[in-house]
Amino acid sequence: MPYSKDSIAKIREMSELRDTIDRLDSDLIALLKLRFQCMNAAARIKSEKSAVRDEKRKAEVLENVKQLASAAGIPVPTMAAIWEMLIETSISYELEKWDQIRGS
Ligand SMILES: C=C(O[C@@H]1C=C(C(=O)O)C=C[C@H]1O)C(=O)O
Repeated sequence: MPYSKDSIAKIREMSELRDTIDRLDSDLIALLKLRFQCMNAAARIKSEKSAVRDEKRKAEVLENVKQLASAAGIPVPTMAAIWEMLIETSISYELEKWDQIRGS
């Protein structure tokens, strides 16, 4: 069964709630997999290795996430900390891919 804000509000049993949480986690991982595929593409597109880390873009992504978290009513500092880790992990992953693609 698909989930939504309304369907979650109607749940009365922890077992059903946990099934929903597990499904959400599975969907979040699938989305994160796609985000990492974007890092593969970025590594392919960027001709200079020095372009992999882009601090200006990192600041922009963090600002977007803080605004989205605020609008969603979820904890902004925690989301910012999660994204800080996600972006740093993405940069490391992209650097690895950059080397792999060029056999260096
Ligand atoms: C994907 C990029 O490469 C890096 C990864 C980023 C991210 O995870 O959002 C942001 C900035 C870059 O340092 C990009 O430049 O957009």
